Order: sequence, then C-alpha cells, then structure tokens
Amino acid sequence: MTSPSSKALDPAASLPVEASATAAHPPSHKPDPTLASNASQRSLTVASSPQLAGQMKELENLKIKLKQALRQFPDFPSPGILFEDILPIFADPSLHESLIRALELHVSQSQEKPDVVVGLEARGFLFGPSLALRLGAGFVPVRKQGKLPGPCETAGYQKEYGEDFFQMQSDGVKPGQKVLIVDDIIATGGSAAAAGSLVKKLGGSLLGYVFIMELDFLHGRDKLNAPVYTLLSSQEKL
Ligand SMILES: O=P(O)(O)OC[C@H]1O[C@H](OP(=O)(O)OP(=O)(O)O)[C@H](O)[C@@H]1O
Ligand SMILES: Nc1ncnc2[nH]cnc12
Repeated sequence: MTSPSSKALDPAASLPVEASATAAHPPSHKPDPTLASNASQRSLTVASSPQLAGQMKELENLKIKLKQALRQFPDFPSPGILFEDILPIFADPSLHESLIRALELHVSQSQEKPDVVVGLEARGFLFGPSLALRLGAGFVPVRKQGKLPGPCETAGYQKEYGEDFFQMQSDGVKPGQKVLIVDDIIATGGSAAAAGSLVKKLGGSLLGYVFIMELDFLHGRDKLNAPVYTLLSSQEKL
C-alpha cells in the first residue's frame, strides 16, 4: 500500500481529484482582507464616483466567485505543503473571464498603466498575456534557467518547496519601461523577488506586483521592494 508521504511525492498518485483534494477552499476564520467591505485594502479603493463605486462592487462580486473555484491539496508537491490549485479557474470560461476582468479592474483603479506585464513561469503564463492584452501592454516571460535563447540575465532564488534559477532575455524590458510583475501565488516571495531583481537589472521601472493569492503567514511581501496587490485572501497555516 502507498504511504501518505510517498503518495504526496508522486504527482500521479494524487488522482483522482475527489479522493485527495479538499472539496473546496475552506472558509477563512478571519475576515477576508481582500474584500473592500473589510478594512485593510479600503484605502486603495474608496469610491469617489458612482462609476468607481460600481467597479468596486463588481470587483468584490468577482472575487467571491473566483474564491469558490479554488481547491487545496495537502502534502503536494512534498509533505507539509498545502498546495493551492488555481487551475479550475482556467477550466471554466466564465471564471477565466472573471479573473481577467478582476485583474483589469484592479490595475485600472489603482496602478499606473504598465508598458510591460512580466509573468513568471509557469502559472504566471496562464493569465499574464491575456491581462497584458486587456491593458494594451506587452507581455514578457521570466523563465526557468536554460529555456530562453540569446543573451539572458539570471537570478537564483529559494521558494516554499525548493530552489531554482530564473532568467529574462536581456532585451526583454527596455530601460525606463514601466513593468507590472504577475504570478499566481506569492508564498515565501523568493520567486517574485528574483523576478523583480531581473527587471531592475534590465533597467525597467517596477510599478508593482499582482498575485491571485498570497500565503500571508510566510510574509513573502516583506522581500519585495514595490507595491503588492493580492486578489484573493490566503490560506491559513494548518
Ligand atoms: O513565493 P515562493 O515561495 O517563491 O513561491 C511561489 C512560486 O511557486 C510556484 O511556482 P513553481 O516554481 O512551483 O513553478 P510552476 O508555476 O512552474 O509550477 C508559484 O507559481 C510561484 O511562482
Ligand atoms: N502552497 C502553494 N500552493 C501553490 N503554489 C505554491 N507555490 C509556492 N507555494 C505554493
């Protein structure tokens, strides 16, 4: 029989989904800080016009819809990690559209418009290009080492479950371009900080970071030297 820990190390063994995922993302015990009806992000989103108030309401409803689609997998990809699975959002066109609209609303309300959206391999590639298109910005990838042709800049980093190297093509961002970095999740912040350092090495002006979700008990945002926005509230430490 497969032991729980060896099962957790084998991605194929986590199927079927119903057997190992929690049925849905469990409700948090704390008020959701990403909703404007709760306090912490309210300063960013105080409505100053009926149009803005309507957009804030729309954003709030989209967040509630998206949160319900998330799933968690305990002990993946290694024992002790509670893995947040965002893929159901992309399996449903209505949720997918809701995600892009929510991010578009956020960026248009509270950030300067970027020239370039930089997405991190691999899950930042799922929505970075669509968001860039909506914003009228370019899309540039940060990839794991050895995947990009031509001259590249490289940065090593540690993440919640391992270590790796990121690369960007040396001409990916032009000096002075305004850059927004996007990824699905910020955990320890190691991946995002490495991406930020690459953008700065290329001379980009980093406007900030946008994530779908943050594991806030890991305090990853403390590693980042630019504004951080998280669409959905995070898991709590088990
Ligand atoms: O904040 P951190 O501790 O750095 O962790 C967050 C990173 O970890 C995951 O990527 P992963 O490297 O697992 O790659 P994938 O997207 O290719 O699955 C996630 O998509 C983030 O990029
Ligand atoms: N707990 C987690 N779930 C999903 N992706 C992650 N990347 C780093 N930590 C993660």
